Amino acid sequence: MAEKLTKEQAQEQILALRAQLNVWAEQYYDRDAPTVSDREYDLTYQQLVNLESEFPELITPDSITQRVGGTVEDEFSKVRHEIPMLSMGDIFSKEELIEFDQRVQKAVGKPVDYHVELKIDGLSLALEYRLGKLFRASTRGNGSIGEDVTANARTIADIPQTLPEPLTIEVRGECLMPKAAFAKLNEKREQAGLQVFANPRNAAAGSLRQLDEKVTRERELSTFIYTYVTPPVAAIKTQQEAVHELARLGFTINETSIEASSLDQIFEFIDHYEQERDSLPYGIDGVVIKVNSLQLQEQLGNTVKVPRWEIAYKFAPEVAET
Ligand SMILES: NC(=O)c1cc2c(N)ncc(C(N)=O)c2s1
Repeated sequence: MAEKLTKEQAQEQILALRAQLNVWAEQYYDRDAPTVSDREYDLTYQQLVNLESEFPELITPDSITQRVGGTVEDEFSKVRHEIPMLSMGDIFSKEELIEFDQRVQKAVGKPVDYHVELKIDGLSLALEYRLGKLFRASTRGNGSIGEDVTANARTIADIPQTLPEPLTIEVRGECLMPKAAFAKLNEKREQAGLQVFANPRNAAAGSLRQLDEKVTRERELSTFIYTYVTPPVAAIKTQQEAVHELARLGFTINETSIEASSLDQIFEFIDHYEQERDSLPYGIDGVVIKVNSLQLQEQLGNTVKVPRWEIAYKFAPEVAET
């Protein structure tokens, strides 16, 4: 029969177990980089629970055993995207953009106008509203099945919890961490001896995909919403009108977008933002060129993997600051 621990010995073991479990939980949630098996985590967690139940006067609110839900859930519930969240074809040169435009013109039989938008360096987010209330938020996942991040999305300041009208709609966009929030977060993590995030996109992913939404709340995430998915609204004929409607409903849209009736206008936009990239308060990794007419988007449809009516012009990767 093991000797009964003194209170001081129990306190020491409890603090060590809590510290270890917090490190493991942070690796699991913040960086999707667990360094122990779930079983080893669970056994250690149970050790702490047993010690705290033997010495209840040593239980403190900050103990991981006191966290809502207590144990470390191992995954989010899943969401099926009725309309798949497709990725996009990538191009890397103006010649390829000319070819894209030629394919589009050939398919629709006439020149088309485009809507040109910055490609935000974040992670895709779908928001579903029922009778004007935020019902569910989900990540892209594999395009058909995403993760339910509703509790986390409710902590993001620029996501409307209630719409100005009782609409049942789905909208999509990007969840991002602005550069200033990213710098502040990494400084805090460095001071706490935690591993820092490699870039704002990883930080946004690690922050949105938190099982403890109280952590998400601290991370200063924001969004740019750019797609009005369902239901089709008769009065909305173009991507430009869709984006204006999204703004009217209270969503954050990216104000830099333009309508372009010539490739030169698109080239000018690309050149401008490739130069201005570093001065933007958020990360971008390219420009998205979309056929502006929603009817033509429908007519062009999708290939097996990507839409035929939009393309991502990718900038050269940023040179990491040494
Ligand atoms: N279809 C996708 O995967 C997209 C991804 C993105 C992105 N990361 N940022 C901006 C847009 C946009 N403005 O449409 C899109 S569209």
